[in-house]
Amino acid sequence: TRSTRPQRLLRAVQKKAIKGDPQSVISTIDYFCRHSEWAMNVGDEKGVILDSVVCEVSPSTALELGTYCGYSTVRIARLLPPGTKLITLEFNPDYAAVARQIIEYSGLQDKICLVEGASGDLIPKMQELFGIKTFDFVFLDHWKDRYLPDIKLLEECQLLRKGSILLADNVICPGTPDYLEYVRNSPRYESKYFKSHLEYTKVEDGLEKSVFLG
Ligand SMILES: O=C(NCCCCc1cc2cnccc2s1)c1cc(-c2ccc(F)cc2)cc(O)c1O
Ligand SMILES: [Mg+2]
Repeated sequence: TRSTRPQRLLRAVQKKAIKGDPQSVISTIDYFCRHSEWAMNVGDEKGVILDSVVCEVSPSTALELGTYCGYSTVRIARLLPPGTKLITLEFNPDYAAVARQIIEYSGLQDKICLVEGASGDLIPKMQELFGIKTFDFVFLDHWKDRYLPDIKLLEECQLLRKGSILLADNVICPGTPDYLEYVRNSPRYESKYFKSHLEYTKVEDGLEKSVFLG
């Protein structure tokens, strides 16, 4: 049967990127998605905003919801100080299998823990599975209708602390209206919108950065 898009993206990385060099893995994926096949990575334009927030927070504990092929996983992990852990959740086993290989190719596997499953099932198990008390940083990039229920779940499970930073992709396209309304109007969050474009296109999209106030 025909290969899948993630498999073709992995093949491009294995062929063109330098093993152990996260930046070359990132650049190879961006080139492939611009010139061969579009794919739903956060991309280079929004990726620069993601980088700046990760550097500013310099998290000890980080959670990514939605791994896909591991592009943003590698982007985040390459900026984390030694000894920190990025936990990334992926629902689709085929995507997870490709992401594991891309993460390994980048050489960042020791900083990353990829878990397969649904966020609604896994978030309540974070303490028991990983001994995590709270997350300093959460990157939301999974089902757009799960952003709001999942931050409420993070609050209920006491996985956020005063100052925890949430960064959400695609708040305009495909859009997460209920999430935006909540974080922009809740007294428990201080929110800021970073205008950008849908990965590899001229369509408007952006990232919403929200600080949990406790
Ligand atoms: O759907 C998107 N991402 C989510 C797919 C991941 C599903 C998961 C659910 C789940 C549940 N629990 C744990 C882990 C996970 S992973 C997505 C889509 C577009 C897009 C697509 C077409 C288009 F025309 C315009 C934009 C752009 C983007 O940047 C995206 O991120
Ligand atoms: Mg996205």
